[in-house]
Amino acid sequence: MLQTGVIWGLTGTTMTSFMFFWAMYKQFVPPHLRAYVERYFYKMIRWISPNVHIKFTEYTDEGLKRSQAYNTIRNYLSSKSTALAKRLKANESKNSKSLVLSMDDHQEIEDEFEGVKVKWYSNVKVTQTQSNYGRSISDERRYFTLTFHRQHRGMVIETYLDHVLREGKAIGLKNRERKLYTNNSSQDWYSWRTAKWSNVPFHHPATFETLAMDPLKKEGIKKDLIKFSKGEEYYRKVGKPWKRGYLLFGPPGTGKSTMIAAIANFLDYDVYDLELTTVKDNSELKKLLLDTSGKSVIVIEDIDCSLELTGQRKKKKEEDDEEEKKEDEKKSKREKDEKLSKVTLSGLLNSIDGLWSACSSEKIIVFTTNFVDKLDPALIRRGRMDNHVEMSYCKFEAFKVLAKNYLEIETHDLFEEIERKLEETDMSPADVAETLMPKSDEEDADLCIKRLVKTLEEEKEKAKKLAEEEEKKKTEKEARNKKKAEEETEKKKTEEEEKKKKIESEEKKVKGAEANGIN
Ligand SMILES: Nc1ncnc2c1ncn2[C@@H]1O[C@H](COP(=O)(O)OP(=O)(O)OP(=O)(O)O)[C@@H](O)[C@H]1O
Ligand SMILES: [Mg+2]
Repeated sequence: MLQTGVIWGLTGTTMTSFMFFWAMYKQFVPPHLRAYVERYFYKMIRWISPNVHIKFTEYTDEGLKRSQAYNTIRNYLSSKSTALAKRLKANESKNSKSLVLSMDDHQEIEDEFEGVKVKWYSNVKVTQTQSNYGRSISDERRYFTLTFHRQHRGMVIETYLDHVLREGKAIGLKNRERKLYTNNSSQDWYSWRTAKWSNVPFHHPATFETLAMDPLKKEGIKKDLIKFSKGEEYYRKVGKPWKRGYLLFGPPGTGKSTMIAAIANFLDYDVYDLELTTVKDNSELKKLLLDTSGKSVIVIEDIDCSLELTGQRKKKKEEDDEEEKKEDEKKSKREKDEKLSKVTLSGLLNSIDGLWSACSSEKIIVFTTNFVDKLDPALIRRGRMDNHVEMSYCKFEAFKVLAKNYLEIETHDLFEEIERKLEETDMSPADVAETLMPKSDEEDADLCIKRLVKTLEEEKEKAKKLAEEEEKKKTEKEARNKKKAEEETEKKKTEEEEKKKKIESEEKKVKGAEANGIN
């Protein structure tokens, strides 16, 4: 295909003649000769045309990574195209309150800088390939072409492009709406207009102020994040990719997911929620991670369920415990049914801190789990997961944050009692928050606090009963095991005795036969 930018500059009659020759060319020149013809055509154009063309593609590095320059130029051009382009694309803007118009495909606009005129073209090249399954796959590659007179080459390259990138970056930051991304199944990657990630605007209201946890721990995390976000120079100096790993662990409902939202809001980052079970293999994982932008939090929730990372430990447990063995069998059958991905532990480790991880920067990687002991130590060692944060059951300091958020109170007569009860009970912040939340307009803070005291008592009672039941089960199991061991010892003893008797009777027979022989 001839590029739009190349044809620019041809006027009226030349254009008509060109169209005529183009139609003849398509009809009579066989496809295998077109590559040669086009090569010489371009050479000729370059020779006679006074224009210089620069191409900016959407993807760089063999099509693996999105080009920052392309996005920045698109931002810059969107500010010009509203007034100048004939066909525009409309996208919803920040908070969906208005529309942002940008240049549609195959459009051109003119720009002027320090008295020099340049033209921009938006192009798209669609290629059709055959997949391994015989399906026809369309691949769209977009690019911009900048065209200007060769006498301005120096100025455009040295000054104008700098100006475009600077302005485009500023526009991008101003218009930036934070997004929550989720990965698409790789089967859809190559179909028409489907990207590796889908996104929706990210509007989670959680902040560190509303997060209930130990204030000292919270301050520590905030300081760590600030140091990281300002650390570009430092990371370069020490030779480390500019990224930081967080492992959030703790029982359900203790605020792990809420903490991720708070981190993203605190740093003003996007969130990439990576669903590992839909990633086919390690190479796809790499491609997905390369397609993420900087200033983002990459999240893998419930890492213990996403991958078979617990093999070794599981084997040991299986020997110990029959019931868990059955449970594991059920789980592995379910996983087989779900056609688990072939992402391996080493693939994941490579993607986090192998050579590939340095290809993009300013990223926070967060793993969450309910069972930290099940994870392979290699996965969570410092350097990979630099910061291990335990999200624990609700204690008094965390409760005070919830009381302030949910009921707008900072003191109450029952606070001391609640403090004592929280120490004796394991109740998650999610449960405390739910109990504190007024359920109707008639419910006031006093009523909600009293309800919490009552719930804490009930929880304590429940926990006591549960502990007793557990103890009973444990004793029964021990008794069963003891009985089984005794039965086995008894069985062994009987077998040995029978064996002994048999040998003795054999010996007796032999002796009898010998005696008969002598006689
Ligand atoms: N520490 C907390 N501070 C404030 N709110 C919390 C906290 N923990 C839980 N919540 C409340 O409980 C709800 C559930 O919490 P969240 O989803 O963050 O828990 P989680 O630890 O991710 O649980 P899971 O392990 O089941 O994924 C949240 O929407 C939030 O309202
Ligand atoms: Mg969660």
